[in-house]
Amino acid sequence: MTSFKHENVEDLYELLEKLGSGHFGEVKKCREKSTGTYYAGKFIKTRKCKGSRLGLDRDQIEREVFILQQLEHPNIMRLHDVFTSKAEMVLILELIRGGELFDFIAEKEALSEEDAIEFLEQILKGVAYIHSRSIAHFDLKPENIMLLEKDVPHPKIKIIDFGLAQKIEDGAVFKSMCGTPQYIAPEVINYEPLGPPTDMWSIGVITYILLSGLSPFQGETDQETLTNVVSGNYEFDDRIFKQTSELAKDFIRQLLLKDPRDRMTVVECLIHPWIKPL
Ligand SMILES: Cc1ccc2c(c1)c1c3c(c(C)cc1n2CCCN)C(=O)NC3=O
Repeated sequence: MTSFKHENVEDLYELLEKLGSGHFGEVKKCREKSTGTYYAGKFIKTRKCKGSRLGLDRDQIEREVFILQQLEHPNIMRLHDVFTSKAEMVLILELIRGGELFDFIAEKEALSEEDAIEFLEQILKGVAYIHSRSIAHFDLKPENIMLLEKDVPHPKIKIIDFGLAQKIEDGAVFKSMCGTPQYIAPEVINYEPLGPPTDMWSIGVITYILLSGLSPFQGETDQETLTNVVSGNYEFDDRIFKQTSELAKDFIRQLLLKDPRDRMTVVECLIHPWIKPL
């Protein structure tokens, strides 16, 4: 169990180049002085007072830490250490050197269905693991699907950023208006109860993009995108999907369903004939 260290992170880790940034703050490569091992440090500014718009609520970050402490799976990034101070918290995370899945795909001509299935099966195994522990990610999108290494024959997928993840308590209703318009499910926009099916919608969107390079609900503006999502308005443009198998389209159709109860579960996805041919 990771305890929250109160030392200065720079006493134990050498801080190196910035790897990225987000709504939370910055991610920097860092090196553990005692072992020489490299990690990713997620530096999160914490709110000075409850009403402040700057920084994140400390309890929101502690929730992410508590969730990460429960997770140990080859397709989920690992938490190594946590530091807390007055103004920020630092999560020391497994370093994932291969960058984002979608940058990897952008470098290639096109992704075959076979390659897409190889990536998707790993994403599904990671999501099956968290759903089996009653945890939903709630922010599955291409930026949060990374490759451990990229210049290898079979790159390994790592799901990152559990900043919006929630433990789904029996009977408790979780609603939130978070996420990125292109990937969020109708129930998020309609402020209806969220759960594992919300992640399954996002997987449907990710699959559509893996096979076409296009985002199914993308509009000219965020508002148009949200309208497209709520209406479930998407299509398989023949110019793009002409070569795509019917099984692949069926897989996507069974996820991009407005009613969360109608969508395939992650276990059903793993045995869908497109993923697991008989
Ligand atoms: C090489 C590289 C480049 C950018 C990185 C990361 C690694 C990275 C990492 C993580 C997170 C939460 C964000 C990260 N980012 C920010 C962008 C993530 N979409 C992480 O947990 N491990 C990483 O290596």
